[in-house]
Amino acid sequence: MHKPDAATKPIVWTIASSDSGGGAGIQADLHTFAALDCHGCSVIAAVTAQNSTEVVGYEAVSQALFVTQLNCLLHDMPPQVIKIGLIPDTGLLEQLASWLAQHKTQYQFIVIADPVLSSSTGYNFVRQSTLSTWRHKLLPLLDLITPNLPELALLSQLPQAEVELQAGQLLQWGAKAVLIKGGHSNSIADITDHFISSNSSFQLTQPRLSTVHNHGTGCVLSSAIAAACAHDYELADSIIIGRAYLQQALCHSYATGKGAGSLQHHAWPTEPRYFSILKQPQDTDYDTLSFAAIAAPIGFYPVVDNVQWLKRLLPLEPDVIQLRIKHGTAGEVEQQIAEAVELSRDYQLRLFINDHWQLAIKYAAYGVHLGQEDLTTADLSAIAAAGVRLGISTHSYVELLRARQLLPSYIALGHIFTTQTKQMPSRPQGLIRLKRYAALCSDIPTVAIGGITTERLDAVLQCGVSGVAVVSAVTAQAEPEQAFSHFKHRVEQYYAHHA
Ligand SMILES: Cc1ncc(COP(=O)(O)OP(=O)(O)O)c(N)n1
Ligand SMILES: Cc1ncsc1CCOP(=O)(O)O
Repeated sequence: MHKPDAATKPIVWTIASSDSGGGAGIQADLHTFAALDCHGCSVIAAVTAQNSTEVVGYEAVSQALFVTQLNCLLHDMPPQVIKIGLIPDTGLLEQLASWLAQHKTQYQFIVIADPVLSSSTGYNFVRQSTLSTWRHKLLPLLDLITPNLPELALLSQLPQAEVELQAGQLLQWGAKAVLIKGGHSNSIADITDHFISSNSSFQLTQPRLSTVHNHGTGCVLSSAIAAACAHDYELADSIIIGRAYLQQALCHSYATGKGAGSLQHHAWPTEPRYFSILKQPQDTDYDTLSFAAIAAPIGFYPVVDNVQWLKRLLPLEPDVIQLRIKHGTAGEVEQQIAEAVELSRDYQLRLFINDHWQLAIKYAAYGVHLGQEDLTTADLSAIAAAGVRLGISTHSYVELLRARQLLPSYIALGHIFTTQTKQMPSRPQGLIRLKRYAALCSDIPTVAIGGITTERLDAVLQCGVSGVAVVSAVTAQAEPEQAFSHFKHRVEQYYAHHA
């Protein structure tokens, strides 16, 4: 994929049609790209004449002009992501399919399509031939398609079937993933969107907002997903971001004419209320869990790998430490944990035990820290019932939503920078994402971890986290005690001035 350098913005194209009313189509797409810090390019398939109550008519551009738009952009402003919207002409759709087939592999752009088959005011844009082109020529080129329920039934030719079966049909015809928008369901209180690909699935549920000003919701959702993909978020994260962007825009939507008004475009969504409830197949359904809260802000949080390190740091009066033992027999591990917990009581240290949640409960440690993989195996109810605090690792929006829903005592956000301490399967998150994640956790304590050094400390603290965890910045230093005291002092000073 073409990567922009720091001074540019990711380029996203919309290949769709103009909405003279400004609330949907190309106009909505470009607003969304701009709000999410992308540069939007537009390839116009048709010009529609519509207002807030009706589509009066439309005219497609010529095939020659359509392809000229595509080619002239490609050589100078190649896209990271292409969003496809209303293409109300079979000939143009055929041209688009063969153009994508010709260039997708070389340019490696992501293709996301919102199959607009009719307008929300009831105007039908498609013929049977258009549907057939969608099914057999477009679908194999799509990384994601975002149909609503009627569109899914029409495209799949399975009007009476379960949505999983309908989506399965689109996957069989070649789409890599399907996001089924649940807005047309009968559910009054909530809307649930279903994501289905060949190897994963999840559901996102959010409150149904009572506004009638919802013109262009499909366009905005698919464009916001495209914009997030262009910023290199994984597809599942991009869908979460896109859905939150839409919820935020709907919350502030406004009247335009006599019919459905338009969405208000804001910036990157960060408020928890705009984000969905995430449900994944592997999630255990807990009755509401209640983990003990952390008594005071976490602040400086060293992570050590044996009880000897703990003993070495205790005279420096640490407030919080994590014991993260990765080697030794079960007996040795238990012995270290038992000793560490006892010491933590003597020194009034808030000691978190990494991974070994049974031992943390057995010895009544202050807390336990678990990774995402541990969440499916650990007995979270037992941890909560024992009054042991729970910290959870996260590395993405998917993991963050999953962790947030468990209402843990804190959430760790990592890894922020490249780390030599642990082989990470994901990429470093960086400061921009850290700030977004921290904002989304405004109601839960957060800890940043991964590659944090004294040079990077201020920038990390300014992202709004309530704690900073380090391994090598203390234990790999020539003078660990000095490094510890320096960090502790700087972190305390920062929070004293930014309470
Ligand atoms: C504060 C903090 N954040 C993240 C981690 C990583 O925990 P986990 O994902 O369980 O991975 P391992 O530590 O087991 O390698 C942590 N330990 N502490
Ligand atoms: C355990 C862990 N989890 C995410 S990053 C990390 C290691 C952090 O170590 P360092 O502070 O030396 O980069």
